[in-house]
Amino acid sequence: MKGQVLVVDDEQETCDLLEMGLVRHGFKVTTSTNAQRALELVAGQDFDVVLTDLSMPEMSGLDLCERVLGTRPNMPVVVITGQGSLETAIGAIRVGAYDFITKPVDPKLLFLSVSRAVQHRRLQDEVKRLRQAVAEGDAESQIVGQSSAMRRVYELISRVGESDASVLIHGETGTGKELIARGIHARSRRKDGPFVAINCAAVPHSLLESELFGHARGAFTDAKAQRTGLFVQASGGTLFLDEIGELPLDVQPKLLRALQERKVRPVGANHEIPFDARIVAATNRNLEDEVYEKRFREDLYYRINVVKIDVPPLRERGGDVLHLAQHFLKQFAQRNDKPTLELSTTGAEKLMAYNWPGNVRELENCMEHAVALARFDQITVEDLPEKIRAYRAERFVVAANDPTEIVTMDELERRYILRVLSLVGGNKSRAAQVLGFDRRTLYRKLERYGAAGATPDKSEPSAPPAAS
Ligand SMILES: Nc1ncnc2c1ncn2[C@@H]1O[C@H](COP(=O)(O)OP(=O)(O)OP(=O)(O)O)[C@@H](O)[C@H]1O
Repeated sequence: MKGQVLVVDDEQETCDLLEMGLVRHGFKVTTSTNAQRALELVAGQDFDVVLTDLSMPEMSGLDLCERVLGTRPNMPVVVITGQGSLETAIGAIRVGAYDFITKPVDPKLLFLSVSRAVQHRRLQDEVKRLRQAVAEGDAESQIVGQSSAMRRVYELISRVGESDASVLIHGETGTGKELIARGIHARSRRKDGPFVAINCAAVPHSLLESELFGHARGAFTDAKAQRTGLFVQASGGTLFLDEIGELPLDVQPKLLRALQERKVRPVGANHEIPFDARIVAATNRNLEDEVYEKRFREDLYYRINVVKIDVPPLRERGGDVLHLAQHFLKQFAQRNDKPTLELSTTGAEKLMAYNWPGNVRELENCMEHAVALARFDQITVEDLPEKIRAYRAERFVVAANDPTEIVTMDELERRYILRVLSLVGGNKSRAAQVLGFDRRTLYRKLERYGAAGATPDKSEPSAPPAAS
């Protein structure tokens, strides 16, 4: 089939004639003698071309063309005009018609014009598809991993990419939060704008405000010239606030104000500057706990946490460990202009057994270390750091009282939670942190296991209220 054409003419006879001519050339044709009905058809179906007569009683072909393009900007419209009426032909092109043909309609010209329009449409679609594929490739090709835990993250990246909503990325250190923030930027309409990152924990407290908001000349002793803050620098793009949980309490209201007003006041200035940056923040802390402990403002928390992405720790990503290991081996080989080394089976087993407290960053360092030490064309156990070679999975410790005992996963979890709780002296916040749960999840689990009061912790108030 050559393409789907919608023919619009108030005379049924003309519709039939045009349909016959087009069907003979392999097009699929729908006809309408009513322009309003034609618009409804266009709204519900993706035609390759609309072919319309110019003069119709209830709506002119030009009006129809304009309205079709209003809803379907990529749909080519070919207008059939009266003979010799150059002005109307120009008018048709002006309102965005793809082509015009004059009456009486020459079947050959009709076929040529409609074929070109269909081809144009298909090319447009192909370009769009390729652009999208390139954008997706760029954003995700660097993020390695196919585990279901990571696939959920990719889905969120692509869903939030399209909006301007603030995103909070939560995950342990080294899980790839910055990479994900870059992925969100690359998938957004702001991708051609700047990606500006600041690590809130790394900038000295005294300089943080001036970094974020800028300062006026002479605002403080060293301020010899005025400085544009990162909010304004990130305009048109994305501002990545890494380790937002470390933001000092006195800077938090200023940040909140900036986010609410979409304006910043540089330090020492008496004017405000608008900015247009999308905010993506990251933290390895449990901000709900921080809010509960009054170390993080609740209003700021809700402002930055419109969408939350929880990045799974590496130990929960199964075979991704090996995909990532291969990825880093390839990367280091390329960097050092060497052939890529393979992982030996025993080496791979050791990597899979380790619990990766430093997550992907730790694995990256480990592979760099291994490449530097490798003597053969394989990475063997001997090339891995001592802590990985010596690691014994702790999960056996829980049921170790009786090595022959087999317990359910629920029971194993119950024992493990209680064990962690006792190791941290009954402090539920700390236990939740170690276990990688939020406090409410821990309370829920303890209740489920009938162990809510097992290790009473009088110093702690009850669980924090649900966050939206
Ligand atoms: N899924 C992944 N695929 C490929 N490389 C990754 C992946 N995740 C992380 N990395 C790499 O691991 C390193 C650490 O990642 P990144 O800095 O994004 O982590 P982070 O969570 O922001 O760390 P921190 O909490 O310490 O700020 C980087 O070199 C990054 O390129």
